[in-house]
Amino acid sequence: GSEAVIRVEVISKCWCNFSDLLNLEKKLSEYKSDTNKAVRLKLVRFPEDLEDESTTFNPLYSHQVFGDEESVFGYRDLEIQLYYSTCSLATFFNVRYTSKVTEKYGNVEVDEIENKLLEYLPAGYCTSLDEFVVQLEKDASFRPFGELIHSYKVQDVKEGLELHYEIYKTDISCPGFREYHQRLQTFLIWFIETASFIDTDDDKWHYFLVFEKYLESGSPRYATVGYMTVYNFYAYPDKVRPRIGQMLVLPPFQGEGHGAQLMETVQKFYTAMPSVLDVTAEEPSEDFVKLRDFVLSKLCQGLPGFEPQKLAKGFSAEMVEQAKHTWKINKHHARRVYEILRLRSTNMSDPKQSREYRLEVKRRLAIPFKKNKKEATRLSRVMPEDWLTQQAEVSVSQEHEYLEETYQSNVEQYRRILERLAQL
Ligand SMILES: CC(=O)SCCNC(=O)CCNC(=O)[C@H](O)C(C)(C)COP(=O)(O)OP(=O)(O)OC[C@H]1O[C@@H](n2cnc3c(N)ncnc32)[C@H](O)[C@@H]1OP(=O)(O)O
Repeated sequence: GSEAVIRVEVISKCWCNFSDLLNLEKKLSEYKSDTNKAVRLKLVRFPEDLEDESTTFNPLYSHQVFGDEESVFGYRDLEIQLYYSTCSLATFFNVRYTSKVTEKYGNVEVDEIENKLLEYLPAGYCTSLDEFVVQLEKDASFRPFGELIHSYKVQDVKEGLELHYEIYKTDISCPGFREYHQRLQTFLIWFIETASFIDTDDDKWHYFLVFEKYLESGSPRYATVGYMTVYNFYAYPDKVRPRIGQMLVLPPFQGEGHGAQLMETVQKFYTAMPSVLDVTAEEPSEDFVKLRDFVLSKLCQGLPGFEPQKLAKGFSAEMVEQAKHTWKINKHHARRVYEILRLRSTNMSDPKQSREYRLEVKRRLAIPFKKNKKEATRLSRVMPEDWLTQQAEVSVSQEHEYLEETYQSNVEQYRRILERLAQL
């Protein structure tokens, strides 16, 4: 009898603790915010944009600032407002919430948002909207930095407008640019997974800036669209090898062709410099590679070495030479261009042509395996015989699977590039 009573008491106590825990967890979760949603960015042209939800955009990543979970604890209905004036990028920073945790829950601490953001935000941001609106008016006198190297127009079919864009090349010594760049680079942390800030004291960095030029009460304004940084590496004996460090088109302008314009302009800029060997990139992302494939294929498709009859005969020294000398494109990138352009001139419904194309791409994909095989043969001299047989069996099936999958995904990417080329 008494044992049963004790058991009921224990169970009900546990149940109470369990439901308390559930309640606590629910309460805590209300105070947990996904920082990719809580951070709210804006490029402000007019004071009305401040109230207009449709001009808000959110980060893709926030792990650099808020940790791998991309969340903060301690606030209900959290909004981290980071607004920039569209031209000079004068910044407004404000944290809003309906309530904040005041009690302590074990060792869970309230995240101090301003502290976390402080190392990324340059000094001089506003914390009052009135002050920000005053700063916004100063955009009227903002002018781009450096020299104009390219301009282009884009038709806005929806609005029935023709929009004008300009690309400038500058360096850190240009008055006012250092401070502007400090504001601009804050966007990197939200849109490039592994972004880091560059050392602007190093004068080997070049900066390329894209602006939309528009008229406001009859005078020109320059809205910031995107940018690229390029580091000029020394190459023996008297050459340079520019390497693209960072590229960003601000989200409201993405998918409108600015990335392609910027990349082509930069490639042409360095092509005109006799000391340049080739242009490369640091840790290119998937979207970056897609863009580069398109731009380089566009540039090379007019070269005689890439004519369809020559493409059918295989990757040649002539292609490497022409890509390098005409457009400062290295061998690795020229090879991708060759595969893309050869796909265009291959009849993939013809079994013989399609087989040749597949084998050609797979031969390139198999190069790392050949290197591994050489290494395994070397090891076999010291390892037991069955080890080698086992390795070979596993690696042959893995190799085939890998080659087929990679081949298919390459062809898919190449088709997308060809669709874009067809739209030119
Ligand atoms: C080395 C490094 O820096 S790696 C890091 C690269 N940077 C990033 O990843 C940061 C985040 N992303 C970005 O900044 C941009 O998306 C970039 C730089 C990758 C590309 O810039 P964008 O201006 O968007 O490029 P662009 O507009 O030329 O092309 C993007 C897509 O828009 C499409 N597009 C371009 N113009 C139009 C148009 N008028 N109508 C419809 N679609 C269009 C293109 O076809 C392309 O689509 P696809 O990839 O499916 O073929």
